[in-house]
Amino acid sequence: MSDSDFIHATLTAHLAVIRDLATLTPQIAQIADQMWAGLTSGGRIFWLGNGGSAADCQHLAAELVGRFARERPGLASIALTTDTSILTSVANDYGFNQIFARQVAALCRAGDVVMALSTSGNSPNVLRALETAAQLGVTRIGLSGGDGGQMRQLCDHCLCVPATNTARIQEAHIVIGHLWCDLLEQRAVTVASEFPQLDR
Ligand SMILES: O=C(CO)[C@@H](O)[C@H](O)[C@H](O)[C@H](O)COP(=O)(O)O
Ligand SMILES: [Zn+2]
Repeated sequence: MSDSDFIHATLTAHLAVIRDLATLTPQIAQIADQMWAGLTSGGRIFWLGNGGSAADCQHLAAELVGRFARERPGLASIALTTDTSILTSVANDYGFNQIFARQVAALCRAGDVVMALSTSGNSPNVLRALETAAQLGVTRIGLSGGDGGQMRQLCDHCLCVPATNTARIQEAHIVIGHLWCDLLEQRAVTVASEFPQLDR
């Protein structure tokens, strides 16, 4: 296959996955409602995932704490993928599978929301974090692909992009993540004055 053919085939596959996200519209909206409910009751939104998904986690937490496109109060959100001292010490002392679970145990409380990003749904460190979150009564949202892997049964709500290629799934994840940021921001702009807990 020539480079041009490869590029065309990849872009065609990407567009097909993004087009099919329309089938997930009710679920995307429902999860935005769950995130908003957590924020307006004083909870925080935590993000975790590996590799490209780790980058998505810090990207999306930054959109919520800072801004997406419009002025509004900062929204409480923390990426559990960014503190190299925590990540290396926990991995070194307890094992890599504990890097998120240990942070969830230390930081998350009932009323918080954990957003777990895993294209396979089978990364052990993500699964351990969801198990810990369940013990704490934390709302667990999964963002995955295919059938959601083992993560599906550990989440309150697992959104599965209808694709199997890791890169295509990740590309859809950031579209969905931006939709959540936009939807939360619209709520925050409109009704923030009713929720002083948004403006700590
Ligand atoms: O970004 C990519 C591939 O596009 C990779 O870094 C990818 O995120 C890593 O292989 C991850 O370890 C995959 O983990 P997961 O999505 O299956 O949980
Ligand atoms: Zn990647």
